[in-house]
Amino acid sequence: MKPIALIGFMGSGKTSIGQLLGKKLAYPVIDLDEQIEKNTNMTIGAIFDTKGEEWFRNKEEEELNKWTGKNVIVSTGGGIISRKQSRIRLKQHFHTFWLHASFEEIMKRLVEEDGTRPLWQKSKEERKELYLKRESMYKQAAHYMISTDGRKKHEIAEEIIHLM
Ligand SMILES: Nc1ncnc2c1ncn2[C@@H]1O[C@H](COP(=O)(O)OP(=O)(O)O)[C@@H](O)[C@H]1O
Ligand SMILES: O=C(O)C1=C[C@@H](OP(=O)(O)O)[C@@H](O)[C@H](O)C1
Repeated sequence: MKPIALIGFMGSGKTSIGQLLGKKLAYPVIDLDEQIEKNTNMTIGAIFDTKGEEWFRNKEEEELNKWTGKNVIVSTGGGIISRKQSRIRLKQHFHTFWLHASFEEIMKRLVEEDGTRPLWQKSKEERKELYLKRESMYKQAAHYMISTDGRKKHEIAEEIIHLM
C-alpha cells in the first residue's frame, strides 16, 4: 500500500490527526519535523536561525523521499509543498490528505503558540499572505481535501479512514 501523507498549513492538525490515525489503523506514524530534529540534533527553531529556510527545505525533502514506499503515516510540515518535486512525489507516491482549516480557525488554534514555528512568528498580514500563497500548492499535491473547521479530531480521522 502507498503511505498516507497529511499535509496542510501550520495548525491544521497534521500532528494530532496523524497520531489518531496511527492508533486507529495500527500503523507507524512518522513526523517529518521530529525526524529532522532527531537527525540533525537541532530544534526546528535553531535550524531556521542558524542554517536558514533553504537548508531546512533540503532536509525536509530528503525525509519525505526516505519514507516513500514505506507502510507508514507521514505527518509533514506545513511547507512541504513549497517544492514542486515534493508536490509531485506526494501526488504520485502517497495517499495525500489535505487538512484544511480557515485562516481565522488557525489564528484561534495557534493563539498560544510556543514559538516553535518560526514562520508563524510574523505579522498577521505576513501569515495571511503565506497562507493564501500556499492554498493552490496543497491542492496540487493532495488527493482529498478534508475540512477541519469546527470538527472533532476523531471525526476527521474517521473520515480519512472512510476515504481510504
Ligand atoms: N480539529 C481540531 N479542532 C480543534 N483544535 C485542533 C484541531 N486540530 C488540531 N487542533 C489544535 O491545533 C493545534 C495545532 O495542531 P497540530 O496537530 O500540532 O497541527 P499541525 O501539526 O498541522 O501544525 C493543537 O493545539 C491542536 O490541539
Ligand atoms: O509551514 C512551514 O513552513 C513550517 C511548518 C512547521 O510544521 P507544522 O506545520 O507542523 O507547524 C515546520 O515544518 C517548520 O516550522 C516550517
